Amino acid sequence: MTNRPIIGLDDTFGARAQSLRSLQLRLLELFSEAGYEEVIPPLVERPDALKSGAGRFLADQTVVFTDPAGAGLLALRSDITPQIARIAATRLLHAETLRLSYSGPVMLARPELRGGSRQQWQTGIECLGVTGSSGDAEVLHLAANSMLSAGFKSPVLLVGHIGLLEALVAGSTMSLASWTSLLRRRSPDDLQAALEDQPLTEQVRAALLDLATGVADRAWIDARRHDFGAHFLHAANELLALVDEVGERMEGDVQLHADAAVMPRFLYHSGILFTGYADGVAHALLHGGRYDAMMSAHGRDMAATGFSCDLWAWLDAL
Ligand SMILES: N[C@@H](Cc1c[nH]c[nH+]1)C(=O)O
Repeated sequence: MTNRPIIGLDDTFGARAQSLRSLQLRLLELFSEAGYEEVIPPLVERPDALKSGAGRFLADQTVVFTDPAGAGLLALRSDITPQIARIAATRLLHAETLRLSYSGPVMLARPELRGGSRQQWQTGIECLGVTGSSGDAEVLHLAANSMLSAGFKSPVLLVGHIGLLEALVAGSTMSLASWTSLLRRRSPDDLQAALEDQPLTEQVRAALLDLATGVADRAWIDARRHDFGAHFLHAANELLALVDEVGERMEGDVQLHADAAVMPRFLYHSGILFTGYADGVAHALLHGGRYDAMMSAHGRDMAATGFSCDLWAWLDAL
């Protein structure tokens, strides 16, 4: 018998276990005060049930195994949002709007950060059936309040829109998934290399290079609104209007910025997307965005937006 730990998996006890529970309780209370009801989905899902929704985007990060009880292939969840989408689309049909929260372990097939953990304690909210910008605004406020209530200083929310990148790379021969993983690396050299054999205009190349460099703020977006077609214009307008609306009402020491270089963690986002940072923490503390298209893929046309964070990463950063 070997007692060696499995790479990226660890036990937790003592003060750290207690800290996780109290942080979890604090966030679930915050969500409940905002009208969000807790949902506890199972640890495993059918991969084929997820495929119609997010499965194809989560495939690299999901551990799949054969059920000894004979239910076929099962997938260990790597993200709770697609489970909430499934539940909202197939079980909670009575309500037109749903405000749902969750907090539980997920397992990634590979660590996201070099040398990092493969287990996350994913905690978050999903706001379903609230159309227009008010769902996004509500979720952004709750994301900021979550960081403040956990004790992070000077939270910053960077808000992007997947439509901007979709419009820029529409003429390319590379998939959107390849573009997002390339741009997440923030390496202008890697981007230059990838651009070599792409049939893209000089203007698009320059814009992509700005995204790889991380220079794509509000002024950048505003100056290019009309340069890349109707899809880009629509995404830019939606993004800037939301940032103006929410920014004006943000309370406390929270900053909100438009940033076209924000990339999704998983590719199911179909509109606004955002990441949250705080003073003194180098990596993103939360991710979120709109995923109406995943709801349609699950068979229910419904506006959907939310955010999630990893409580283990939060404890490490606090
Ligand atoms: N679950 C997503 C974030 C999210 C929640 N709701 C919508 N998006 C992630 O972890 O990247």
